[in-house]
Amino acid sequence: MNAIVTENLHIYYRSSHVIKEINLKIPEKRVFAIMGPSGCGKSTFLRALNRLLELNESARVKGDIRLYGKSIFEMNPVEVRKRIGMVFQQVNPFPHLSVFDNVAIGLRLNRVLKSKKEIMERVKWALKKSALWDEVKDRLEAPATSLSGGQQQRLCIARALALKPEVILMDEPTANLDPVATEKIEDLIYELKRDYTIVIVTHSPSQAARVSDYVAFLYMGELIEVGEVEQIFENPREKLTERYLTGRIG
Ligand SMILES: Nc1ncnc2c1ncn2[C@@H]1O[C@H](COP(=O)(O)OP(=O)(O)OP(=O)(O)O)[C@@H](O)[C@H]1O
Repeated sequence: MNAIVTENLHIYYRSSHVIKEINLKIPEKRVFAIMGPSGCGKSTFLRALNRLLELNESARVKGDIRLYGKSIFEMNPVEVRKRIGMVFQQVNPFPHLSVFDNVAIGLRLNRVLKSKKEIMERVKWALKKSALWDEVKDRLEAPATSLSGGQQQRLCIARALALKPEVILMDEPTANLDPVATEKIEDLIYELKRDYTIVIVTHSPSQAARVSDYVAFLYMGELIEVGEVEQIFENPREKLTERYLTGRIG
């Protein structure tokens, strides 16, 4: 079953046409990578999927995006973002909040859970799910900024998971992390796909090859090729894909 389907999707920043006629089917409970050179529109595409893009006044979306068959433009945007969570390239926990409160804040603001006990349990669950619990269980009241960069990114993943989304969008989640922290996040992505649909943006073909089941290759706003990871890497149909994978463009 497809979690997300885009239909004839076009995106403009004022008169600049940055996403052109993209039709994609994103299957549920798989890792789907959006790969392509800098400026090809990966982040713009990703942000459209949970209606975060519309917070940017110059952006305009044409076409449709369906979440389990229903247009996200017919849903409340807050509901869309609850069902489709996001993790960013800039590791961005709330610096003035504790580890615990960083995970609990979405639950409190959205009034998802009311009792302290329920919130406690959900925070613990999300920290376990993001492979962080053992490292932070004795310092839940410490500021988030006292964690390492990799731990802070897993905290951001826990914050997204706490709302029990169905889809998690990740925009270059390891771009600012060292190789050890990157490997932990990649292992975590592998674990999470049992329960979640993950759409990850990366400009690194090797990361796409390591973590994903499906890859879409974008170039200058166009979808050049999409397929299973083995097919794309071992037997690309398009010359442009092959040139990108062999480092001759991008
Ligand atoms: N707020 C904006 N206003 C106008 N143009 C924008 C805006 N944000 C991005 N763009 C332009 O849209 C195009 C796509 O940008 P986008 O950030 O989506 O690409 P990307 O593939 O994610 O790049 P990178 O890998 O460098 O992050 C680029 O030409 C960029 O300059």
